Amino acid sequence: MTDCCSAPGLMPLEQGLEKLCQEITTVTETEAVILDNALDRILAQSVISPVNVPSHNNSAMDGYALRLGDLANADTLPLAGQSLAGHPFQGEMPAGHCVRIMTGASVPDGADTVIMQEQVNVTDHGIQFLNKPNKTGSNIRLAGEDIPEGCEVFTAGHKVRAQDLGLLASLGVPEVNVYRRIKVALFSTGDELKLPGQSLGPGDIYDSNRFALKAMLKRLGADILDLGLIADDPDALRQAFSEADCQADVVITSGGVSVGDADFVKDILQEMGRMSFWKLAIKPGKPFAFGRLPNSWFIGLPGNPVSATVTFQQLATPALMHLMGARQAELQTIQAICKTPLKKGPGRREFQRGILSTGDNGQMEVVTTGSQGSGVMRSMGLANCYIVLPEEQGNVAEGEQVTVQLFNHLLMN
Ligand SMILES: Nc1nc2c(c(=O)[nH]1)N[C@H]1C(S)=C(S)[C@@H](COP(=O)(O)OP(=O)(O)OC[C@H]3O[C@@H](n4cnc5c(N)ncnc54)[C@H](O)[C@@H]3O)O[C@H]1N2
Ligand code: MOO
Repeated sequence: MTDCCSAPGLMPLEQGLEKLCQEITTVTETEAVILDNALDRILAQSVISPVNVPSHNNSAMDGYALRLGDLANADTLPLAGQSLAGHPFQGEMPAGHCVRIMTGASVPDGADTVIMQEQVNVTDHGIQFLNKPNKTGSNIRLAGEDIPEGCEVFTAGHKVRAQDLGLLASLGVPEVNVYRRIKVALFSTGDELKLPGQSLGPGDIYDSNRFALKAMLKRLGADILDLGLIADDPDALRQAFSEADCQADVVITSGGVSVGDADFVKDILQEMGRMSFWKLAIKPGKPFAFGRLPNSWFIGLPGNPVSATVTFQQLATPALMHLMGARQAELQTIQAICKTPLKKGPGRREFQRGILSTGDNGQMEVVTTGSQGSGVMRSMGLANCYIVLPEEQGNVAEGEQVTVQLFNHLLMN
């Protein structure tokens, strides 16, 4: 089955994204959190290094610290002592001497070079240096050469990752200022929906959208208010809208945004608030709706499971990131050779599900997952990427180059 498509009256995806980010304003409340609680939070302030990293000139090798000039007239220098990590050599290194030094230990005052121990002989008279480096500074890591004190390490809007926690700790920073978490209320609409585990009556199906959506919201770092399944009944929907609106920053629904007789979501949005836009030139996901309720933003995702997932990733995710204060990550795409022909009519931008791999010649190749109906959730299960086909594109022949968005850039890995 093919979905009908018509570009007239449909808003381009970029325009929809622009409107979302124009209308939604970033939360203002911030809080300080200790590093153990900072993973995946969004920095509300830039982080300036309070220290030099490394904090002191230190050795990159186990070996001997010396003044290189002392090797001009001698190849053996007596040992003046040692410098271990955490136990520096005290005082200035005497002229014409060397100091035993370990990786990470402070370079003694006076020393300008470290020679690794594999390049010396230990003799009764001192350390004999077999190779002379031709310039000073070898094997010395200078204070501040990685991060100088006062340098901006992260800017506001950065999402804290595991490696960032290591870096923050290396600066001695115990806590960071982050935006407060956002709260998203979620419900599925539809009389036909049942919970996994329940038995299906005639015409019933399982609610799959809420499970995929909750998982993606969790990955985004949102607090979730799950209001479950709501019937296609205006009063039940009104009640769910009110309950969600008074508790959350954003209300997300799936289903009931098209033109069917039981599609009440847009009517209730307009009754309680206002609709900003509806219907985009994308496939799947055309009937995506966005608006404002008295207290919260409203995002209405189409009911078809693939449409709900695609619109969550392409529209709701950037909108929620903007609300949380996160800097928009540049969407990374890859060019690949399409190894299977694809059906496509001009009009809407399509997000077809594909499987990307590296071909024998090292070139990226992509194949379709098969049937691209917006109810075919298996197409998402098999896929590791979207094949993104531009609005004006028609059918794609085998061997043509296409643009691919990898799922692991979309919080789906
Ligand atoms: N005359 C027209 N009909 C339709 C149009 C159109 O432009 N004119 N658009 C089609 C497109 S595109 C989509 S997408 C769907 C979206 O419709 P709704 O958002 O109103 O969604 P429903 O009608 O409620 O459901 C559609 C489909 O998805 C199943 N569904 C719904 N919720 C869930 C859920 N939580 N988990 C799993 N599956 C769900 C539902 O049973 C339906 O099969 O409208 C087209 N129609
Ligand atoms: O174009 Mo609708 O979103 O089937 O999928």
